[in-house]
Amino acid sequence: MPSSVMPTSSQGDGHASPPAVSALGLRKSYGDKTVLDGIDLHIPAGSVFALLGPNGAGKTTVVKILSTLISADSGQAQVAGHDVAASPDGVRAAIGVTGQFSAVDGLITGEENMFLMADLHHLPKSEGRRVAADLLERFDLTEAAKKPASTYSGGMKRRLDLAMTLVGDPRIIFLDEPTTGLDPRSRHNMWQIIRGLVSDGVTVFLTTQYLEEADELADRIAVLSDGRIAAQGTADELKRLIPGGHVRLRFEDPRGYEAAATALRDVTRDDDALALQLPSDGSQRELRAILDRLDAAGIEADELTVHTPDLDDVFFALTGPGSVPHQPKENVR
Ligand SMILES: Nc1ncnc2c1ncn2[C@@H]1O[C@H](COP(=O)(O)OP(=O)(O)OP(=O)(O)O)[C@@H](O)[C@H]1O
Repeated sequence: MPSSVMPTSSQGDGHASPPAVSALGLRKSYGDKTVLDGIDLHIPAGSVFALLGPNGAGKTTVVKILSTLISADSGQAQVAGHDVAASPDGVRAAIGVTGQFSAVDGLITGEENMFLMADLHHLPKSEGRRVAADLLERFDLTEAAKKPASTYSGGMKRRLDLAMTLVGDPRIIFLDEPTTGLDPRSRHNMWQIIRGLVSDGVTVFLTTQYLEEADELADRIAVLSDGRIAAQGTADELKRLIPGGHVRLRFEDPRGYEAAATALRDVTRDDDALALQLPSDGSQRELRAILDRLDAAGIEADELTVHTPDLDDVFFALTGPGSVPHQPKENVR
């Protein structure tokens, strides 16, 4: 397909700008195992996109195809305006990739790793030194710069990996599970770094198994399941996709429990816990209606909890056993 047919994003002035990443019908199999079964993507420049999926869903395979490390069996993909199959060098010049296949060499120091990167990008020596020093400073690695990278903590290695990627000043960065295995503090630190990149105008494509991470960082999220995108949209759009909001009322007294079960409509009983569950959007109006009905029947619940759907619900509904069928993307756009 010629590039002009690929989808584009429309900016405020009415001019279409090419998306940072677009893909149509990407497929990939290993032997008789289908890993990707027709993936479409459209990621506007300057945004954060999260590809969310459980272990083995195919996230890394998507990143490898888009970063030209492997080729798809069929389908089209363009990154930074370059076709991944026809112009892999153009793609490589525009992107940075960090993650599971880290470029950090543990035998040399953090600084030497940075210099090596500067050489790879053919930066003049003095500029390479300046860029390396700036980035090491930015990622809080100046103090450790002269120590072998093998002595770095997991969080420091990730930061060094990202700093090395930034030597080439990429406009699009692929972060493959950037915080897997990091402690909560290092994870938050990495999130701050990613937000900083985005405010510099970089497009971020991240893969993650963490719903919270996608919710925190991404403008748009795609849920990958069984080699297909089960749904995509903003976190809020995805949350609206599935029902799951409910109010739970718990009782100490079995008589109160039975009376409430009779007084309220649409309840699901949990006789062991003496708890009733009612579908609800958690709004003040719906809560008031439930409480009014209990008041009218002279019943008081011992505990009331409101559960609004979160990304966990979406994720498990879409990727778990017995998950709902794949949604057409238009439903959530
Ligand atoms: N070179 C390969 N040969 C055979 N099978 C492969 C190869 N690479 C990946 N696979 C299989 O493809 C599937 C998807 O792998 P991929 O690494 O893309 O998943 P992922 O979503 O990134 O998972 P994880 O979160 O575990 O990294 C897995 O079942 C994996 O075993």
